[in-house]
This record gives sequence, C-alpha cells and structure tokens, in this order.
Amino acid sequence: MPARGAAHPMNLKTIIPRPLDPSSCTECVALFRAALTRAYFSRAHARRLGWRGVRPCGGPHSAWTLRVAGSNHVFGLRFDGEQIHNQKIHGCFSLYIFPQHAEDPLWERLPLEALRRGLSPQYAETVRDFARHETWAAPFGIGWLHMEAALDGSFFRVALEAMARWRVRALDGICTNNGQWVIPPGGKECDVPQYRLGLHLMGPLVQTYTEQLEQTPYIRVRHTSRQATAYTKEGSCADPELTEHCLLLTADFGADAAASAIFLADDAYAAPGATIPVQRKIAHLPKYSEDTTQDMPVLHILTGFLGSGKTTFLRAWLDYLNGRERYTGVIQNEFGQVALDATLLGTETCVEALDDGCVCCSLSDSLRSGIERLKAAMPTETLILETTGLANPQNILPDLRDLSDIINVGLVITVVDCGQVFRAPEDFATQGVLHDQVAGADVLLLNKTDIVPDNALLQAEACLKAINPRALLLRAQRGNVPYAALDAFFDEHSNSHLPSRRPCLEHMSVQTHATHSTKNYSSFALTQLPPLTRRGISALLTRAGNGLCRVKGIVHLTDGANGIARDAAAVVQYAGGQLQFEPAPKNNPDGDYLIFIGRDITPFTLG
Ligand SMILES: Nc1nc2c(ncn2[C@@H]2O[C@H](COP(=O)(O)OP(=O)(O)OP(=O)(O)O)[C@@H](O)[C@H]2O)c(=O)[nH]1
Repeated sequence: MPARGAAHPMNLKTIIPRPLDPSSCTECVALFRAALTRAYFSRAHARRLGWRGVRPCGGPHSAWTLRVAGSNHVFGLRFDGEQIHNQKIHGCFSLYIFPQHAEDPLWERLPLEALRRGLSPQYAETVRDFARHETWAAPFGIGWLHMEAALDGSFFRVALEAMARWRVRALDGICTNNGQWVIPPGGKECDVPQYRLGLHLMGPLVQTYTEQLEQTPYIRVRHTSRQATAYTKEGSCADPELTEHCLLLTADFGADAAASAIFLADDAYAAPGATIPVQRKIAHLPKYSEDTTQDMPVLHILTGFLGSGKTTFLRAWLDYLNGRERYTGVIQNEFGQVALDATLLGTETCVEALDDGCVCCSLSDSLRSGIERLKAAMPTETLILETTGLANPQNILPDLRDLSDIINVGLVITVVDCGQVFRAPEDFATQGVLHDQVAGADVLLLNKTDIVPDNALLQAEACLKAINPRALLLRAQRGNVPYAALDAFFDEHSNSHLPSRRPCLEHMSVQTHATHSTKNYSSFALTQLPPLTRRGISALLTRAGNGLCRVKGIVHLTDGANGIARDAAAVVQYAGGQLQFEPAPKNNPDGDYLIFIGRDITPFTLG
C-alpha cells in the first residue's frame, strides 16, 4: 500500500484520463464506473479487492446492484445527482440492501414493508431493477454514499452516511385483523444496523480508490444525534425515548486531505453535538487488510458413507456457488487409486485431488499444501473438502486446528443415503463410521429420498435425530437442497456453537481415532478394461464378494443403457446395491477402469 503523503501529487486522471467536466452533471458516475471497470480488468484482481459482482440496472437512473466479500446481501446503489460547491463536484448516491434468502436474519430487522415485498415471487427480479421502482425500494434504504472531487483533480473524497441503528417504534402497536399483535405497543417495527451494513461496501470501494489513486486516504468518522421517528395511528412523530446516531465516514485522498473541511459538515454534521473528527486506520474497514482471519477462506467438510451422494451434491452446490460468483476450491480425497470424482466435477472448478489414502487417517500434511495451491490459483472464499466415504469427521476436526493460520473451519456436512438408514438403522445406531459421520455433522443431508417410501423417510429422520438432534436436517434428491439454508445456518452459529464443535465429540475423537484398516476396508482397481456389457459388469461385481460396498469407474459399454448409446463410454456407479450408468465426460485421462471398495473383498485380475 502506498505510504501516506506519497511523493507524487494525486491526480484523478489516473481514474479518468481527462479534465473533469462540471457541465455533464454525471462526473461522479464516471468516477465510480471507471474505477470499477479498471478493477474488473482482471476478475481475480477485483475479487482480491473484495468485489463479488457488479451489475448495472436498467432505468433512467445510473444504478447498480453489487455484491461484496463478507456480506450475503445484494447492495443497490443509485445516483441521485451532483452539484458544484467551492470548485468541487459533490455527488450523492442512495444506498440499499436486499437480503438474498428467506432465512436471512436481516428480514427480522427490516421494516414490515420490506418483508412484504420480499414475499412476492417477483422479489429477485425487482431487486435487479430496483432503480426503476423508487417507492418499492425505499424500505431497503440504508443511507448514502457521497463523492467529492476537486475540479483540478487534486482532491477526492468518498463518504458513507448512515445511522448506527435505524429504529422506528410503533407506539400504538400493529395487530392483525383477528386482533393478534404483530408488534406490541411501543415495539420496534425495524432496527437496521445501517452503518455496519454499509461498511461492507465501503471496504472494497475505498480499497479500489486507494490502489488506483496510489494514495492512502485520510479516514475520519464523525457523528451527530437526533431524536428518532416513531409512528402512531395518526401518523409519524418524534420518538420521545429513542435517539438516532448518524455516522459519517469519510475517506479523503489528496495532498491536503488531512486539513480538508468536511463539505457535508455544512449541514447535519456541523450541528452542535457533533464529535471532533477521529482519525481511523483504513485497516478498520471490513475486508481491507489482506491478512486478517476474516479474509481466510472457509473450509467446509463434506462427509458421508461410500456412494451416499457426496459428489452428486457437490456438483449441484458448486453450480449454485459459481452462479453467484462465489468461487470455490475443492479438495477431493478418494479411497482408491484413480480420482473419478475430480474428473466428474469438470473444468470450471479448481480441484486438488489428494488420492493416496484417507484424509482422516494420513493426509493432514498434504492437506495444507493442497489448500495453499488452491489459494494461490484463485482468491477463493470457500473451500470444500470432500472426504472419502470412510472418513470420520471427528478425526479431521482436531487436525484442522493446525491449519487455522490459512483457513477458517466451516460446516461439517454429512450426506446420508436414506435407503441405507431404512435397510439397516442399527448400523447407524451402533458405534462405527456411519454413526460418527452422523454424530459429528452440523448439517445432515438425507439424500436419495426418491428410493424409499414416505413412511421410511420419517423413520430415517427419526433415526438421525436420535443420534444428532442439533444438526440441520435437510431432505435431498440428487443432492438438491435449498443451498441458501446452509449459508444461513453457518451465519447463525458462530464457530464455537456449531453442533460439530461440542467438546464431548472432540474428546471422544482423541481417545479413539478410528482407522479403516481395523475395519478391513480395502480397494483395488481393474485398469485397461476391454469393452463390457452391463451383464459383464454385474458379473465382475459378484466376483468381488459379499463385502463389496462401492464400485465406480469408466468403461466402454457395448450394449448401452438409459441415456447412453451402444458402444459409448459410460460412468459406472454401484452404491447401496444399485448399479447405475451415466454418460462419461469427454475428458477421461485415466482410460477405462473400475475401482472396487469394500470389506474383506478379494482382489482379482482379468486374465
Ligand atoms: N436414486 C438416486 N441416486 C442418487 C442420488 N444421489 C446420488 N445418486 C447416485 O448414487 C451414486 C453415488 O453417488 P456419488 O455422488 O458418486 O456418491 P459419493 O458419496 O460421492 O461416492 P464416494 O465418493 O465414492 O463415496 C451415483 O450413481 C449417483 O448417481 C439420489 O438422490 N437418488
């Protein structure tokens, strides 16, 4: 970061390579747009600055929806206009915040009107176009962004103006038609931490200007107070009990930034009671400093018995995350010599395959180097470790503490094949890897709900709840769940309150570190396979013996299958007693092979 008072004078030409034109009345828009465009010359670079997506809105106003690191919400920014004062252009933008999923706790704090709009099926569509609907967007407003630029290009300011808490009380209360209180008399209709929410956007914005202007800004925070507004049946009035604290954070760039008067002080902030300017370090802005723990990626652990549907869920979840520009790195650890799962994930995701054992038994060192390679390849905010079907999450968590300098540990998500719970609930109830995977989970995905009747589903749920009542339990088909619920669950629990962090579990894991060799699980691979029929494949499964749990691989299938032509490459999946085929990906670097995994299985070769 350039030092304060850098040798060369600041010039806005590093952002717009021409003199400012006060007659355009949209120079602040140009200063915002140009900075964002430059940041986005490289998407990876924009991510490092904290941007997670910017989209211009339609309509007569210049407006954008934006997403930034560290916030699950969508911000709306709408240009309101600009004026000239003391040889400086002063522009104002209205700032909005839109929650993204139904479980977001912010809904509870926003006005009832916002919640009503959020319930509409057109909500997401209208958010994308919020600037056309000023009245619609009003309940989501959280303050203003101001910009000030000297006409000679020697000074630039960006400022956030918002209330510490926007609280509005309903003095007479609000009740439904049948007389039930929605808000009791004197209760708060909204309580929005506007300033704290707005800071998430200020972080990347100030960092972007800092980099492009090659100047460290002078940061000040001032505040003023006034009586809050309340309302009664008759209309709005001053709240006799609540005081609002309005905060103004300014980041000033330029030679005389420290001495510069605050233009906004001309009105509210010059009022008696405003505090003396406080100088703050820029690192106090969220996401500014690169090496805080907040900037470390969150690593979620994905467990589940062999063939329960981990990779299927992972593929669907990655589609969801990538579609929201939440780039995710994946570390896959397979039991068996060939990494089919990495091949199935395709090319869009960065994947590190750790395929020489099970991570819970032997691989904590290579996990560190895998994470570091992923972090170097792409500034990811989320990492997912897909463990082998035999991994015990209770063994992994303590080891992950050694990685606390490079990752924050996220959720333990366990995928469970509900057919397996239905067939043998006792396997889950008694001590063993199936039990520990369920007991150690924060989220339980009861997958393959399509293969059991409804009453079996209820039984399976009861079985899992008895083992782990605190986990979030979601039903899934082909890994499809409301993915936003995972974010909401993680956001709600600070790390230490997650079910998987219960001290008794960790204690137990230290005492009994389960390994697979003790349970006689092993694997072998058949490679360079000749073309096979479905019946030929079934015969190979039988040869492996009764202990066979899982087979996967890619073969040249001569007689075709559902959705697969004759004489074509097919992915073979055998799990939970079901043999399934799917079209093989074009890229198959390992040739034709089958991996067999099970208990006391007998390896054989094709002679
Ligand atoms: N019927 C049904 N099959 C499913 C569902 N989810 C996954 N499968 C199938 O189950 C088989 C195993 O799925 P995977 O996602 O590879 O399971 P996994 O847990 O990653 O397997 P391992 O990593 O080998 O332990 C595949 O044939 C999937 O198509 C589901 O909801 N219903």
